[in-house]
Amino acid sequence: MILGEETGKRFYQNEFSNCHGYLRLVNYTPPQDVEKQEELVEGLGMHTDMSCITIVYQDSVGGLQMRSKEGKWIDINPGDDLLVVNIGDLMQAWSNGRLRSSEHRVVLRKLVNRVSLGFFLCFEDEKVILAPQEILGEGNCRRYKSFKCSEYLKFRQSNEVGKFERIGYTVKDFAGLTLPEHDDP
Ligand SMILES: O=C(O)CCC(=O)C(=O)O
Ligand SMILES: [Fe+2]
Repeated sequence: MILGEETGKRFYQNEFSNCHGYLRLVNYTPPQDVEKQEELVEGLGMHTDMSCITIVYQDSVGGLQMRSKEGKWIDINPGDDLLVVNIGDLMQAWSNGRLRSSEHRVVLRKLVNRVSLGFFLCFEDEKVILAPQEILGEGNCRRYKSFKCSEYLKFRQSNEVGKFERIGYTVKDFAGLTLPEHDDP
């Protein structure tokens, strides 16, 4: 793992022991007339998850796509024994951007119902997120200011109404610090 093998053990007690998780079961009804649609039908528009990590099971219909760093959509094919593990926004900020919150979406290509089950592991609402010095590494700039978890959730909820398909409401928009130009990857 990018952060090092021992990281989990070292930080679990102080940072992650009060995390909570929730499950979301989503039933996507089929698009009306998928053949006639010129545009791709999005069951769930591009977004990042507001979690530390998310574990997703999708049924055999498929449709989950991840966006690569270059902006290319990649199909994540389903499989009976496959779970998808996503990094979420809270982990991106906590890791000072060393772990990237994945941009993903769900496209509907078939005229059948689709079901997915997601498990979202999140920091407690009151937690103030700030990358520990050890994660930051010596000489590296801090890329995120500290913020209370619940404040970010509120920011996302108020900005997402009617604009779910738009990116621009990420943790970087909320808490990202402007770095000297040569430092911004
Ligand atoms: O339905 C899926 O496969 C993914 C769902 C998802 O991304 C979400 O609920 O945040
Ligand atoms: Fe998601």
